[in-house]
Amino acid sequence: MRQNPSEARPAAVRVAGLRVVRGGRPVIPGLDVEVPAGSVVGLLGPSGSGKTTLLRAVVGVQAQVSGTVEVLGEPAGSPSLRRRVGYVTQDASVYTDLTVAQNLDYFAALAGIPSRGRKAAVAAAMSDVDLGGHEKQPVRTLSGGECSRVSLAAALVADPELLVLDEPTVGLDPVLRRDLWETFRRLAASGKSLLVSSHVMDEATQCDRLLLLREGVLVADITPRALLEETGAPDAERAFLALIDAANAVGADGSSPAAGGVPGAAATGRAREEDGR
Ligand SMILES: Nc1ncnc2c1ncn2[C@@H]1O[C@H](COP(=O)(O)OP(=O)(O)OP(=O)(O)O)[C@@H](O)[C@H]1O
Repeated sequence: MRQNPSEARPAAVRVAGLRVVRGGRPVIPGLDVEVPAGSVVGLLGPSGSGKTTLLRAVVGVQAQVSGTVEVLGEPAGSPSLRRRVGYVTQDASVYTDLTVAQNLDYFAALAGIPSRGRKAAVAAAMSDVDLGGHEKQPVRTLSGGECSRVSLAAALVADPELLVLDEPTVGLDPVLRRDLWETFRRLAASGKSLLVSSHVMDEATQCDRLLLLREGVLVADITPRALLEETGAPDAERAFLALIDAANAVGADGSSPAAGGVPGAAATGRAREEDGR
């Protein structure tokens, strides 16, 4: 089992009693979870289980949120977290008419990096994602995989302590996925914390911990090894399906999935209203 390199450090993310309403219904009915610092935590779950919603709550852009979401010791969305948290959404978040370097310079400026430090920040982010040689290439001429890596570099350019990545490997071929996961592992080894959502179960084995969500409820918070041991499944995909089936059986039994035993602290009642989505 891969060791968590930062067991003594405070959690990078601490979620307690999180409730999120979207479209008039609670899509996360009450969640308690932590992301240990310096580790890669995988967020897994069926489509619509609330992964993106949880990530949005962590970066502070989700409306109709109650409970506590603490990021690097601050309330999620605090202005002081702007440079400390990098977020990559499912959609490409860079400008296709600008070159790679122009995009990264722009995001560095947005993050408040002074012009004299930007060149080095851009070079470091490009090197982090192995995009060297593409500086002057307009993003519209890049391959899909390269484009994904520019989005990741844009999130890395301010050297954030926490990276929140929403399905960063979707649509990538196996070689690019492997390379990207090597990058994630390298970033964690350098002390960064990563919260990464994914549909691809073989990626689960690359994580230090796994959070499995179903209908906004935490089904498991477990290491990849314990997932296999506890389910007796031969691989992560079948282990995951076994847990989801077990959770479905509990739901069919009449008990609400919202009541599924989520360990942790109670809600503090701190509420936020944001963009109404
Ligand atoms: N803007 C919105 N308005 C109303 N309901 C929404 C909105 N966005 C998402 N939802 C609902 O919230 C629930 C959780 O969605 P979310 O996008 O967090 O799931 P997900 O696990 O990330 O799904 P996927 O893996 O398909 O991206 C879903 O039932 C979805 O229909």
